[in-house]
Amino acid sequence: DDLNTDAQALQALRSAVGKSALPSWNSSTPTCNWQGVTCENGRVTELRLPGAGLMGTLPSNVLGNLSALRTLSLRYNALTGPIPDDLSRLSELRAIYFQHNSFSGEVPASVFTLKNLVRLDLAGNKFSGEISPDFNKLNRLGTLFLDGNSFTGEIPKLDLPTLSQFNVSYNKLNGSIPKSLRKMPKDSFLGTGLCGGPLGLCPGETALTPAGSPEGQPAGGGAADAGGASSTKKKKLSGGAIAGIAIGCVFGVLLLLALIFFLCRKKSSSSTPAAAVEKGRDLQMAPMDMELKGQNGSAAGNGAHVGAAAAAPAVATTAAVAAAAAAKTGGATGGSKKLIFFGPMAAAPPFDLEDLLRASAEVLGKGAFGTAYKAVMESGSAVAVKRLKDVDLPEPEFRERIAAIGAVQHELVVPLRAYYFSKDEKLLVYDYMSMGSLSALLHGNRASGRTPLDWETRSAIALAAARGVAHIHSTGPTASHGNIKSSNVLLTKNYEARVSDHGLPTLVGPSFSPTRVSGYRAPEVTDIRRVSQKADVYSFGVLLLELLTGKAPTHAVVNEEGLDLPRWVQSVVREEWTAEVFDQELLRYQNVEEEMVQLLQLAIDCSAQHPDRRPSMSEVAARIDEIRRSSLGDRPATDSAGEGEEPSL
Ligand SMILES: Nc1ncnc2c1ncn2[C@@H]1O[C@H](COP(=O)(O)OP(=O)(O)OP(=O)(O)O)[C@@H](O)[C@H]1O
Repeated sequence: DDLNTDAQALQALRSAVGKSALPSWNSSTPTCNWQGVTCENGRVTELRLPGAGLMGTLPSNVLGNLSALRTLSLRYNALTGPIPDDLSRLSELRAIYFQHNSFSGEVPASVFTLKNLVRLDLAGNKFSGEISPDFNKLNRLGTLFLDGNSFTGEIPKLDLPTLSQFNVSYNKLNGSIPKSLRKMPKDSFLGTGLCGGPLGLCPGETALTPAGSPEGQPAGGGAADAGGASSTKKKKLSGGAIAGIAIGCVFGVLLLLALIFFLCRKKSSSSTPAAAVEKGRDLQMAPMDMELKGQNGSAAGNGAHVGAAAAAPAVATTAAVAAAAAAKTGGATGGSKKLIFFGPMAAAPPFDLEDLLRASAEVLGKGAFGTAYKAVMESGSAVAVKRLKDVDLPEPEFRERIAAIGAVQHELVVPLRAYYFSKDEKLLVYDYMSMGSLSALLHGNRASGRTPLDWETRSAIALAAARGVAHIHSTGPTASHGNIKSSNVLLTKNYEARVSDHGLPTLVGPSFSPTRVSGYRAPEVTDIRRVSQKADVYSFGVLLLELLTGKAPTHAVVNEEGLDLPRWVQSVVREEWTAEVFDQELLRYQNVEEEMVQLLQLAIDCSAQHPDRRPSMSEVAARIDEIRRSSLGDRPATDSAGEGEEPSL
């Protein structure tokens, strides 16, 4: 088989169903340039003729000759008659899109031999007969759309491990939905005589199914929502349950307060402000492993140890961070012992280094540029303190660059409130963001049944983050964030996004070596200190893909081929599998698919390999805004997070 065979098959197809339709299919044009034809390694691998005006019956022994074909899309034409048997010869075929034609007859056995098939869309035709149990042979199948045909009888027991999209609505089916399919949403079975699962109980079925059965119905009503996946409604709790939860919460908070009170009293007796400063003078600090030593050299207080291992937050008895830093200031540099404030706080600093000294510190996490702590001051206000490592810039240069970072004051950027500089310690003080990072919300704790962010919240986060980054870019032609990723998008208590940590790559010196490979880094960036606006756009594109797919780009292997997130998404979209890339959690929301597809396209544009082909950040923000506006009208009001109301998580 070669390209010649392919060309002959295509010509035969044209004379059978597309005579007047495919003018570019002539011998003076190279086959691979024909409309709808894609080649790879000298063979036709894709044939896509959606809405091309094809008419008539597919000829036998024609398509079967396109033996390298992977995608066959003939959707939205006027094709009639059966699917030809020789399709079985297309062993590479992964996707068939025959939806919205007038194909008829049974699904031929030849289809069930296509072992590589992942997508099969036969919706909106005139197929008849029973749904064959032989669909089980297609064990890579992810999408099976049979809706809008004339299939009859019961659905056989289908057990396809990767099936995520399934629709048999509007067929003449009856009987009980098999167990393996009951997790599918109600929309998959509308307009049929089926029962069970998301459609409610079958006659004779009782509400109480055996414990642990996957399709278990909620006891006492609500059966129609049992599948849950298609429902946008929030489940109502009974008054009693709400009261119970409220009492529980109040009790929990009281207990916590009592504990804090007790601890504070203990602490203040051993650590007065003066004592803390005094203690601070004698503090020793190992470079990576902050350990506070008392005057006699033993571990101070309760063994205040804020280790490098950031996983479990540790609370220090005094502000380990600031105290340790203060201890150093008397030394070699003779620099000022002051926190330098930015923005509106510069005129009237709300706290000073001593306040930080008295604060209690807790490790938030460890990043490439250092470790972040939460410090709660005696006034009760909390700040995030970042202790930078690997900074070997000379002082004037450091101060100049940090002043540029501090000058960015914008409502969508987490403000850098202050910094502290000494030879051995560089501390950055930010507002503390109570809801943590987008990364934690998106990926943390999924297995425990928590519902991650809903679509409206995600798209609002995308817009705010885009605007925040666009603002940073607007401050100068080379101004860039340099480290856009989901752990640097932080959230307020109303789930509003703020961009954080901008400009940090400009602060580190040549000795800096990133410890982790980042899935966000643009391909042209070899030295992370040399950041650019277009590289930011790439990283932002990856962030958008993360919001859409729910997949963390830093988990290197996104699929079995080990592609990075942008390449994986592109490969999936190229195969017309678009719906497959989306986070399964998002498929429950109605009327958002169009918005998701548009945002996906934008994300793909942003993550283009070549920097010149990426849009600017202000363009990105404008496009997200437009996409959101155009789809806002389609959405039921309950879907959007109203003012002050917390979206369902
Ligand atoms: N201002 C803040 N308020 C609340 N949490 C924060 C704040 N700043 C950082 N964090 C959280 O602390 C953790 C560590 O942050 P850090 O910025 O040090 O590392 P990172 O974002 O994982 O990596 P990188 O150093 O590359 O930015 C992250 O989970 C981050 O979301």
